[in-house]
Amino acid sequence: MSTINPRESTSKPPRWPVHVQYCFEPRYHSSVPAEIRALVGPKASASGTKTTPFCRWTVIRRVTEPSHPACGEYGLYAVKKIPPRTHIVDYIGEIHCDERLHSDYDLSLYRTQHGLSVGVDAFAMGNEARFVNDYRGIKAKPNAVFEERRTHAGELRMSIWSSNEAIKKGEEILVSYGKMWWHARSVGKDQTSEGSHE
Ligand SMILES: C[S@@+](CC[C@H](N)C(=O)[O-])C[C@H]1O[C@@H](n2cnc3c(N)ncnc32)[C@H](O)[C@@H]1O
Repeated sequence: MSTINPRESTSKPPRWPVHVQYCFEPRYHSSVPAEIRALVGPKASASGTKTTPFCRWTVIRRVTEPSHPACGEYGLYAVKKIPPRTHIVDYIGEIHCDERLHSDYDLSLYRTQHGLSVGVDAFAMGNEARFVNDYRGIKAKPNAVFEERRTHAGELRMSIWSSNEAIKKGEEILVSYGKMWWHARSVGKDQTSEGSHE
């Protein structure tokens, strides 16, 4: 069972939703086999080392522009200028190996040679990164990218980095979720509408 960081119960960024648990560190779901945890998790020898702080680059804001495809939802914005190629925030959530077909906050972290997928699902628990929107319908291209990294403790993380250009103060941070992410949703919608005619 994962231990609770004492900061997690009280410290949350402004506008954090009440139904979502704020986490500084990933949690490991019971569906993650020990051998996978050994590959992606922190090394036991590194326990007790420092935890990830709040993201100093971003603020969560409600999207209010009517032309924005996620108007009424939230997005992640730069609180100050972010230089090119800067680590902004890690995508924190629940590390899992089971199916999360209905989560819009599930990101792929790792795939084994045998085809087992490891995901990070921030639907019920996560950090600021769960609010990053996709660039489609908003800007011509993303200004940030997902890239993996290892922490000082050796834990595999999917992180958000600024791309080759600086992100201006107040600008929305936008990534690409990838064509597969959108394809999976359009297929899901088609099946739902087909089902509704039955
Ligand atoms: C990971 S969440 C991003 C945060 C979300 N906007 C929120 O307030 O919780 C993914 C969801 O954001 C919305 N979204 C993100 N990018 C979008 C885009 N380019 N067009 C339409 N909806 C988008 C969709 O509702 C999607 O299911």
